[in-house]
Formats: sequence, structure tokens, C-alpha cells
Amino acid sequence: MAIQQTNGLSLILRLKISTDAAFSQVATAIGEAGGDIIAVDVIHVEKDYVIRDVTVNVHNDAHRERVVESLAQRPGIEVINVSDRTFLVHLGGKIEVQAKTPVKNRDDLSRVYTPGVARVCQAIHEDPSKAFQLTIKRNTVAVVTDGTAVLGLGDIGPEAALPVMEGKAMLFKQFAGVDAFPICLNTKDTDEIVAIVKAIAPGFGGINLEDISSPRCFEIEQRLREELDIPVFHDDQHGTAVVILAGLLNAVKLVGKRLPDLRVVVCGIGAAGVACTKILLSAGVKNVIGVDRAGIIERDRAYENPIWNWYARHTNPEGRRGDLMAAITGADVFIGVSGPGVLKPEHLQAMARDPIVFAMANPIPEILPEEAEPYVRILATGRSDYPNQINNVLCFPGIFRGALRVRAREINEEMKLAAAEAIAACVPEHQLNEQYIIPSVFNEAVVKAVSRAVAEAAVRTGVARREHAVPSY
Ligand SMILES: NC(=O)C1=CN([C@@H]2O[C@H](COP(=O)(O)OP(=O)(O)OC[C@H]3O[C@@H](n4cnc5c(N)ncnc54)[C@H](O)[C@@H]3O)[C@@H](O)[C@H]2O)C=CC1
Ligand SMILES: CC(=O)C(=O)O
Ligand SMILES: [Mg+2]
Repeated sequence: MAIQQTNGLSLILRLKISTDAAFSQVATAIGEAGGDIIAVDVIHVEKDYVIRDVTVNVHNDAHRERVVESLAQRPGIEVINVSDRTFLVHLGGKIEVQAKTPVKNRDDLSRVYTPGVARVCQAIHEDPSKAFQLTIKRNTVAVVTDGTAVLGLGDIGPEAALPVMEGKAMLFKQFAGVDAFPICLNTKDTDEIVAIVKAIAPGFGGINLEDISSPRCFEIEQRLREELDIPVFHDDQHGTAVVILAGLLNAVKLVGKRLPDLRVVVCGIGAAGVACTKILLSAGVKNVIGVDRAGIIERDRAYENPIWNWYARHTNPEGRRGDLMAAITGADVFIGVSGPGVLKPEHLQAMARDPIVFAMANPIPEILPEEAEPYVRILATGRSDYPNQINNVLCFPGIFRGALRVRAREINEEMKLAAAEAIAACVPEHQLNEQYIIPSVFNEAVVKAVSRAVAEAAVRTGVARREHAVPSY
């Protein structure tokens, strides 16, 4: 399925407009084609023409062509260039490294660099834990991918994964002040990935694994967790699971149901689906049914994928078999972490009263909100252009902020549950409604609440190396 821009495209049209043609003709041409003018800038003026940049919102690629065509047909208007603002924001990448102190003279130079730096190196050599005090390690996270499960786009390779990893690094910094580095590996080999991450770990306070396909992601994370003494967190598993649980904790309040009574269908039993199932079971949900491409994960059946064997032992207590329809009939909740368009209105009509649907595949959800709305009580997607955005960005900045603050050795189950409860609590009960079950990504209270809850949970469970550092806000 092509990537649809359901929220439209924002274009900058560079136009050469003859002085014989009034700007009103530009506005009319764009308006007649259904484009929405957002801004107009004058770039250059000559005696017989003016160059203007006109920012226009359109629905999709075909609509863009209609707007450009409409302009090109007008005498005196020439379309010089059409740029997509999403591509413009990516030009040259989205992040950079900045120095904290200026180096203005030889004296500065001799402190930040040789010879002064050598004494600092020696101090760390004598006591490696000093790296947390004297280097960026206390605040750095490596965002590591092999490009094999990038959003829902699949195995598109390490270079193509870089814009997503840069985006994660940007969000780490903006929301939590964490310095994150995108690291895209040109290997899919599990042993090699483990060895590389171990080798680069000295420079980091945490490792955020991202968009590594299942089932390799489970082994990679498990081995790194065992072998490193800094948090290793596969965001697509645990970040997603935490935010789903947060959304569900609030959604059930609205429909008057309890977690232990729910029947939950999880579609897409990969990284996110497995972790989401695990966190729901730890939070008290008893009846989860997994569905993947070949249908329901059957109770106690043997699968080639080792994690599906675990899944088959811990889910589907009623022993259902068959396709998505067989799983979803009578279900209270559908959680989609699979791919675009999996869910049809007839599936929703077969659910129990007040269906809760989290259609979280990116960039195109399992069902588009316009199609689902008539049949559901509560709907959430992973996207920023609809209400109820359930996206792991609500979790990863705060969870790492909290873990780094207390120099946690790992991010454990208690820390994840604490994060989910903290996110859910950011929506006060009196504001809770069908369109607002999860706080906005831009709600500044979220990172503070999550980092505090996570730091406290780290101290409580004995994985913190700095107990006094729990934030007081
Ligand atoms: N909203 C959010 O915060 C997040 C959303 N996601 C989305 O969830 C999806 C899965 O991500 P990962 O678990 O990391 O990928 P993954 O590759 O580990 O797992 C995907 C699973 O979905 C299954 N699947 C694919 N198409 C299916 C279909 N038509 N019917 C049933 N099963 C199907 C695959 O067989 C696989 O088992 C992606 O679209 C991703 O963008 C993932 C993480 C966070
Ligand atoms: C949001 C995210 O991490 C994903 O779709 O993979
Ligand atoms: Mg991801």
C-alpha cells in the first residue's frame, strides 16, 4: 500500500510571476484546484517579474499535480520549483553535535584537549566509574538499528533507517535533554550486532535498540542485557508496550471494564506484539489472543519461532483457532502492531460492546480512523495527525531520563510498569474522554512524571547506582 498522507502534504511552490499577472490570479489558480494557501513570501523582485514562495497544503500527490497544473496553465505564471516541506526539514540531516564550552585560546585548548585532558583520562583509567562524572556517558544513548523493521516499512536497510533514528535522537534531546546518537549497522548477523554494541558501549549510558526485526531482536536484546551493565531497551518492544498499557489503563475506565475481565486481540506477533502481550499479562489481563499472518497463535502448538512457543503457552486460554475474525469475535480490545489495512469494519462489528481499538502500525494503521469511527467507542493510532496518539515517543525519552539519572544498570519490569502508570496518570480523570485517553507528546508533565517514577522504581528494585538522584519535582 502506498504511503497516504491523510493529513496532506505541505508544499513550497516557487513561482515566477510576470508583473502583468496579479497575485490574485495565483490565488485563484490554487483555490480552483482546491489548494490551501498558508503563506506567501517575496524572494526576488525585478522590473518585469517577481519570484514568490507560496506555501500550500494539498491532500496527496495527485492533488499536488492538480495545483501545479492549474498554476502552469495561467499566462504570466511559471512554476520554477515545487518542494515538499517534509523533505526540506531533512536536508543535511536533523541533528548536530554542539560543544558545551567554547575553545577561545590556548589555555582553553590545553584544558579541553591535550595536555590537560590526559589527567582526566588517567583518572578514568584508575576508576572507570568516573566516566559517568567526567564524560558524556552519563547522558548518552546509542539508538542502534540494522534497518530490518523500520516503522512498518520492513527491511529497507541501514541508510534508509537513518531518518527515523535521527528523529528518535531529536526527540530524546528535545523532550528529555538526552544526547542520543543514531547508529545504523550494515549487518543483520545477531552475533555481529551483539559484538558491535558491546564494543561501542563504553561511550554510552544506555542502548536503545530500534527497528530490528523479530525474532532476532529478542535474542539480541537478551544477550546485551546479560552482558552489559547499562540499560538495554528495545524501544519497539518495551516503549510501545508501556504506552499501550497506559492507554488501556485509561480506556477501560471509560468503558467500565476491568483488566482481568478483558478479552484482548493482539495482531502482529513481532517485537511490539510480544512485548505488549507480556506487559498486559503482568498488569493482570488474563485473556490475550495473538494473531499473525497465518492466523491465531494456537494454544500449546509448536512453532519454529521460539518466542511463538512461549506465546502459545501463555495466551489463548480458550484455545481458539482460525483467522482474525475467529479471534476478534466478542473481543473487548484490538491492538494492532502489524501492518496497514488488516482490520475491516466487519471485524469491528463482531467485537463486544464499546470496542477499544489501538491501530498502531506506522505509517499506515491497521484501519484508517475515518473507516473505524462508526464502529468503535475508543480509537487510537500511532500517528500525530489523529487524536489519541499511542506512540513510543511518550515513553523512551522519560524512561531513559529516569534510568540515566540514577545510573541504572538495567530497565526492569517494575520500571516499565511505573512508566505506564505515570503516563496514564498524566490524563486527569475529569478530563478523560474517548478522544483523550493518552497525554499529548507535547505535555511537559509526561517526561517529568515518567522519569521520576522510573528512577524511584530503579532505586526500589536495587538497580540504581545513584540512589540520591531521584528527581524531586
Ligand atoms: N505506534 C508505535 O509506537 C509503534 C508502532 N509500531 C508499528 O507496529 C508494527 C510492527 O512493528 P514491529 O513489532 O517492530 O515489527 P516486527 O517486524 O517485529 O513484527 C511485525 C509482525 O507483524 C506481523 N504482520 C505483518 N503484517 C501482518 C498482517 N497483515 N496480519 C497479521 N500479522 C502481520 C509480522 O508477521 C510480524 O510478526 C509496525 O507497523 C510499526 O510501525 C511499532 C512500534 C511502535
Ligand atoms: C514508532 C516506532 O518506533 C515504530 O513505528 O517503529
Ligand atoms: Mg520503531
